[in-house]
Amino acid sequence: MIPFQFAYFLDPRSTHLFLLLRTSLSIPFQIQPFCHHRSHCFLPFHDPSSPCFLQMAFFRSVSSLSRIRSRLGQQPNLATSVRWLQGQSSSNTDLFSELKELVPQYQERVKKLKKEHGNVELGKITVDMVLGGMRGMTALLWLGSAVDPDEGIRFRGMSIPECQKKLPGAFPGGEPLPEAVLWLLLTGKIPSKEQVDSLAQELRSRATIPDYAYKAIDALPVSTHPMTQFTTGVMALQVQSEFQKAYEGGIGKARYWEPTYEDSMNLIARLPAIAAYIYRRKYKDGKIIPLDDSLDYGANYAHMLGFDDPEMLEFMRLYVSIHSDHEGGNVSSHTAHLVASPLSDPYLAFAAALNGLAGPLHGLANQEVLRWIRSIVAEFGTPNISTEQLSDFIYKTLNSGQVVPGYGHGVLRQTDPRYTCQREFALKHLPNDPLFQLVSKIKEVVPPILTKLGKVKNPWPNVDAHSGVLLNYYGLTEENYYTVLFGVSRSIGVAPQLIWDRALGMPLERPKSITLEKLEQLCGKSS
Ligand SMILES: CC(=O)SCCNC(=O)CCNC(=O)[C@H](O)C(C)(C)COP(=O)(O)OP(=O)(O)OC[C@H]1O[C@@H](n2cnc3c(N)ncnc32)[C@H](O)[C@@H]1OP(=O)(O)O
Ligand SMILES: O=C([O-])CC(=O)C(=O)O
Repeated sequence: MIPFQFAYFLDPRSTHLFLLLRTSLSIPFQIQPFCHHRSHCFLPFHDPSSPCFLQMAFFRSVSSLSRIRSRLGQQPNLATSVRWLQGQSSSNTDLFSELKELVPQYQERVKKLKKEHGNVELGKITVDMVLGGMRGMTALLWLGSAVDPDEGIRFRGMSIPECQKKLPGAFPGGEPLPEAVLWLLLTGKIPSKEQVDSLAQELRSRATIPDYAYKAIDALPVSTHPMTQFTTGVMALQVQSEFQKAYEGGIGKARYWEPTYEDSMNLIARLPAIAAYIYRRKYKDGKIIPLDDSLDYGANYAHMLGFDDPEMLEFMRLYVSIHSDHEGGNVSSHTAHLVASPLSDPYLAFAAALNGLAGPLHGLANQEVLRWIRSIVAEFGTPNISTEQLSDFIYKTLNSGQVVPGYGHGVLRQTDPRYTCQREFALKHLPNDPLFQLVSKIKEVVPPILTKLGKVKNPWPNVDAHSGVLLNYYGLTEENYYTVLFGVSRSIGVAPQLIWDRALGMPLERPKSITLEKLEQLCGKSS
């Protein structure tokens, strides 16, 4: 299909629909005659160059006037219509086809940047950065998302509330579907419900687990931490890597991204079943609950774990969506990108990412939060405690040399919007839950105490401060499992970047290090 963008103009008085087309971003939209009815189309619409083909594509992408109206309000005007449809610029319901059209455009942009602006400076590197975990050092290209210190995450420029408003949910007004987030992160475009449904179907069709992956997990003692079991399962899935096969078969560089896409989609599709098996094996009867063909990705994961309460299904959609991506520098995402850079396939890269996520200062913090909250309840015999009691407990934690889990961040300097949207979910569905109320109280008491320490750069809660009480409320009480949920979600952010890494020909990552002697010598010279 030739690349093109459409927009439409719905005349509110006559209710006539005009189709506008353009084949390049640099030319204005052209008004085309639009066939309202398929029977009015006399031109062959199988010919990609015929206007009728484009009209039919348009017809498929915006399935009904009522849908357009419900998206844009009763009286949409040209500007809002064009803006909306710019994000809807293709009728591809197949993600691979969509990506194939985008790859040359992105390759061109990167080539141009390198050629014309390769020497532009992005900042300076200080001793603090080298000794301080590279905070604030811009050194990675990451397409899917960016974290603003005050506003938090934006997925392809969209904040969480914007995603909640604009991305398709399982029902009108529902939380964004993880499939929609995946489509957005990979393509930069807001998918239609049809595109999301098609992707959900694609993921379900890829979700077959080879028996040896279960056996590899079974080889570990049941007592093994769920994250170790999870990494083992992912490594077992690697046996089927399409990238590895293609590389051994001599595939050329220009096509690396294609088997990377296959591996990434297979990986994303298969993770929930592997993850659910670990849960059922460790905490339940060990019986596998099969995938339900009528459910979307997030809901299916909950279902395979053994939870079918519609509210829990909806929470899982939100959970997976908001945990998917957090720009490129966080430990798990950066690890995946680094490990993939010598052309290790997505399974190898993602298993490494999970090992980083399993650290208590990163993803494991959600486990630590619920454990810490439970220890508060155990200490006082009730979650209903006074501010003074809570304050004493926080000081006890700090004085024993531990961090307050769920608070602080490497980039954020305000409350994490992922915390806020989980709080809003809880306020709607479980306002009277005693642990939720304790979490709310902790948010009042912890920040002033951390601020008083004088060294904590961000005293506010992060995503992990909230997720546990919601999961616990819906019956997923085994906190040691929580990071597995995070891991499944993170695949949706990491995998798109791995595909783009290969499509854009990103090189092997190899920064320069410095010895202590050399650092001292350089500092001596500059002072
Ligand atoms: C999904 C995620 O990964 S979100 C983060 C999840 N992790 C947690 O919630 C664990 C608790 N938080 C922390 O340990 C930290 O805030 C981190 C790891 C998230 C960020 O670390 P940094 O960027 O180094 O934070 P920062 O620059 O503010 O640290 C300065 C000092 O404050 C301390 N500090 C930071 N946060 C906390 C906290 N929540 N409780 C106690 N002390 C803290 C640090 O340990 C450090 O102390 P030190 O100088 O004695 O070593
Ligand atoms: O951004 C970070 O460093 C950690 C984090 O919140 C995430 O990975 O979700």
